[in-house]
Amino acid sequence: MGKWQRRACRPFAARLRKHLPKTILAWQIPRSYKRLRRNRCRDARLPLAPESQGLGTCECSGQCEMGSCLNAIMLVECGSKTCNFGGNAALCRNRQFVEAQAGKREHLIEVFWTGATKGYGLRTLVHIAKGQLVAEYMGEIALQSRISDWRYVMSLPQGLAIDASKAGGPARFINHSCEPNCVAQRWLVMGRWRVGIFAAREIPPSEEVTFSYTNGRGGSGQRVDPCRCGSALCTGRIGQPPRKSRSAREPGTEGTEVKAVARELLNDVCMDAKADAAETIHCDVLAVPDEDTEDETEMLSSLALSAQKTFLEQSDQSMHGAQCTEFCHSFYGSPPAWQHSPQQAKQLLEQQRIPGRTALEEGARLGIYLPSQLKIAYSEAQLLKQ
Ligand SMILES: C[S@@+](CC[C@H](N)C(=O)[O-])C[C@H]1O[C@@H](n2cnc3c(N)ncnc32)[C@H](O)[C@@H]1O
Repeated sequence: MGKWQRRACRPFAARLRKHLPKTILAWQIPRSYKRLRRNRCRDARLPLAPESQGLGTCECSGQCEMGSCLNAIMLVECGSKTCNFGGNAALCRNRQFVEAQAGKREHLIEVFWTGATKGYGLRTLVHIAKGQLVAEYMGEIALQSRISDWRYVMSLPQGLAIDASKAGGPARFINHSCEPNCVAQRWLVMGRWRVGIFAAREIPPSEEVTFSYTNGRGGSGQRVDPCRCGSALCTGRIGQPPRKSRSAREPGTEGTEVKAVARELLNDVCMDAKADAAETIHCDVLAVPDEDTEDETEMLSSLALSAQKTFLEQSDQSMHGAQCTEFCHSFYGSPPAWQHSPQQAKQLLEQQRIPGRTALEEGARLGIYLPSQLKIAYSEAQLLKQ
């Protein structure tokens, strides 16, 4: 066979590839996937979440608002039996998943080509308010043990996951950022877990929608890709918890810096613990080896939790209701040994709207994260530095 005949036999794509630069090109990423309107079962049925047992109705008056509805605060979407208004669309705003499913949120976002390094992404088309559901993370309900490619996967409890690699919604295109504008949260909708990508701050039109893959992704065999998010806080690897650089340290600023680091860590671990306990997505952050901060993270994690426990113990211990116990249980991840009044639980819940740094800072300002514990965290961090 002559040279020209051999060339003609070589597949066209192989010949073309030889002349292309070694970056991701639009056609190399399968943009095609089966568009779903709701999660569908592959290996398993999404079970009724145990947390849905015994949920009462919210106590909203006037109308259900996302910031004050007890259900919304506990990441539960109002349904006909759990809403004071029977889930009436005119009076209840806590119906974002149902609305999204009905296609009422599709005008908010679009898939776009970000560039050769990250491939496709998702961006806003309109202004999005903080706390708004940007898109639901939909896909096939699969057993985590059967997942080989974790790129398009969101973990769920009970060894399950939402796999959007072959079928899902536009949220599958959301890229990772070490300084994200959204947060992934696991909600209870009609007794089943669903994952939503919520705005963690106001997002102007045309901004890329991102969340941190440390929040919700899982899988021990997960590949660690280099991160190209471009943020100043970038860790360099996708799915690593963001941390502050400690290199450029000016003399005389150590105290402030250690304090900042302690606060940062405390906030991070609180956020993780809370993200976990407040029934958002299972978060693998503490399981990820994080070089020198690993010990500090563990230590501060227990400090943060004990700070909250002390706070609750010292507070009003009069009576408690099912909702309060439910809250403590979901918040701390184990049956609470301390109790407080439903009013206080409600107050606390109101202050914990979106698990995230802003909410935590607000919590710190309001005294939920005791300043004394922050001081301890600070001195412990200082000791670690010596
Ligand atoms: C869920 S997909 C996101 C959509 C993907 N960009 C696409 O075009 O299909 C996750 C993959 O996107 C890429 N990616 C996401 N965030 C990235 C980032 N910050 N830097 C580099 N690549 C990123 C990685 O290849 C990652 O495995």
